[in-house]
Amino acid sequence: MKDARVVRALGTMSGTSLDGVDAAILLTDGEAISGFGDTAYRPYTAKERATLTAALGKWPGDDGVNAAAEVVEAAHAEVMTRFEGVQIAGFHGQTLAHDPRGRGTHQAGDGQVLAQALGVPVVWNFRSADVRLGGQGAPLAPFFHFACARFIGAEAPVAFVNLGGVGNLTWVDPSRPAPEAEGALLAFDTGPANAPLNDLMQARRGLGCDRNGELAAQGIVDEGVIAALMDHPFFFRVPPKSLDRNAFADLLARVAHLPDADAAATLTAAAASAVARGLEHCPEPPERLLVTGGGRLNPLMMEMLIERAGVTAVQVEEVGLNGDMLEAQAFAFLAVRVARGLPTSCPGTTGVAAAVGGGEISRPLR
Ligand SMILES: Nc1ncnc2c1ncn2[C@@H]1O[C@H](COP(=O)(O)OP(=O)(O)OP(=O)(O)O)[C@@H](O)[C@H]1O
Ligand SMILES: CC(=O)N[C@H]1[C@@H]2OC[C@@H](O2)[C@@H](O)[C@@H]1O[C@H](C)C(=O)O
Repeated sequence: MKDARVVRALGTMSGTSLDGVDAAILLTDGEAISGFGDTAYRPYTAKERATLTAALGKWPGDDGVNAAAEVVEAAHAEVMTRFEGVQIAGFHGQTLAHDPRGRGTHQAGDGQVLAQALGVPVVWNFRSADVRLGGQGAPLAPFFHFACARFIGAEAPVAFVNLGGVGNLTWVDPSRPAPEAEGALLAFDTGPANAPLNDLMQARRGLGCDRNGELAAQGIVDEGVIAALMDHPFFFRVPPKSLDRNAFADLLARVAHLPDADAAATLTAAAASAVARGLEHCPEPPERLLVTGGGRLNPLMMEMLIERAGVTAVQVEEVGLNGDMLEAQAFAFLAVRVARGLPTSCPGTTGVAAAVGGGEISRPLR
C-alpha cells in the first residue's frame, strides 16, 4: 500500500559560492527516501551575483539586504515554478551572515513570497530556532544524510563530506533507530574548502575556480602553511561547530608569497587537511567518505583527501546519489519533517541542547 504520508516535496539551496539556485524533487515522508525526482539549476546572472556579494556579512535592516532578498526571491520563484505536482517546498534562502554565538544567522529571502508564487506551503527560516536555542544553526543536511545512509543500504558508519565553499562532514551510524538518537550523527563544518581557492583564482587569474585542479596540479604544497593553518583554534574545537564563509579569509594572505600554482596546490591541500583533521573528531573511522559538493569534481582535491584522510573517498554518484543536488534534496526532506513536527537538528549535529524542529511554514494567502 502506498504510504499516505509520502509527499512530493521540492527543495532548494543557494550555496555559499553564490553560483545559483539548485532545486530538486524528493518523494519522502520526512523519515525515509521513497524516490528522487526532477532537478533544475538556475544560475545567478553577474549582476545578481554582484548584488548578493555586496550584501554578504549584512543583517536584516542593513543597506543592500532588501535588494539581495529580491534577487533571491525572484530567482527561486523562477526555478521553483518550473516543477509540477509539488505538494510542499523547502526554501533555504541565501546565507548572508552567520554568527550563531553573536548576532544569529541570516538567510535572505522571504518564504511567504514563494508560497504566493507557488500556491503551496513553503517551509523556510530553517536555522534560526536552533540558534536561538543555543545550537550552531548548521549544518542541517545531516538528518537527510542519515536517510541517505539507510537508502544506500549502509550498515557500518559512513561519512558524507561536502566540499562546497566551506567543507562539512556528517558521520552517520545507520544502525541507530533515528537521526536524533544518541550516537546516530556527528556533524560539523571542517574548515575552508573551495572558497579560498576560488578567491585566489579570482585575484590572480580572473577565473571563478581552479577547474579540475589544473593549476594546483602544477604546483607544490607548502606544508609549512598547512601546519600553521592546522594550529588555528577552530581545528581543536570539539564538534559540533560551524563557520562563516569568510572565517578563513586570512588564508589568502598566508599564501601571498607563493607562486600561483603553489598557492593553488596549498589551498587545495588545506581543504583536504581540514577534512582529515575533522575525521579525528569522529567516534570511529567511517568505512568510507561519500563526497558531495563541487570539490568532488576536482580530481586533485579528491586525491589529496584520500592521501591526507587515509580512507577511501568516492563521489556520492558511486552510491546512486546526486552530488549536485543533495543539499536541495535535504531541504525538501527537512520541509516535510517540519510539516510533521519532527526534529531537524540535535546535539550531535548543531550542538543544540536537545533535538529541535526549526523552520517556519508560510501558506499561500488567498
Ligand atoms: N570541475 C571542477 N573543478 C574544480 N572545482 C570545481 C569543479 N566544479 C565545481 N568546483 C568547485 O566547487 C564549487 C561549487 O561547489 P558547491 O556548488 O558545492 O558550493 P556551494 O553549494 O555554493 O557551497 P556550500 O556547500 O558551501 O554552500 C565551485 O565554486 C568550485 O570551486
Ligand atoms: C550557515 C550556512 O548557510 N551554512 C552552510 C554553508 O554551506 C556548507 C556549510 O556552510 C553548512 O554549514 C551549511 O549548509 C549546509 C547545506 C547544511 O546546513 O548542511
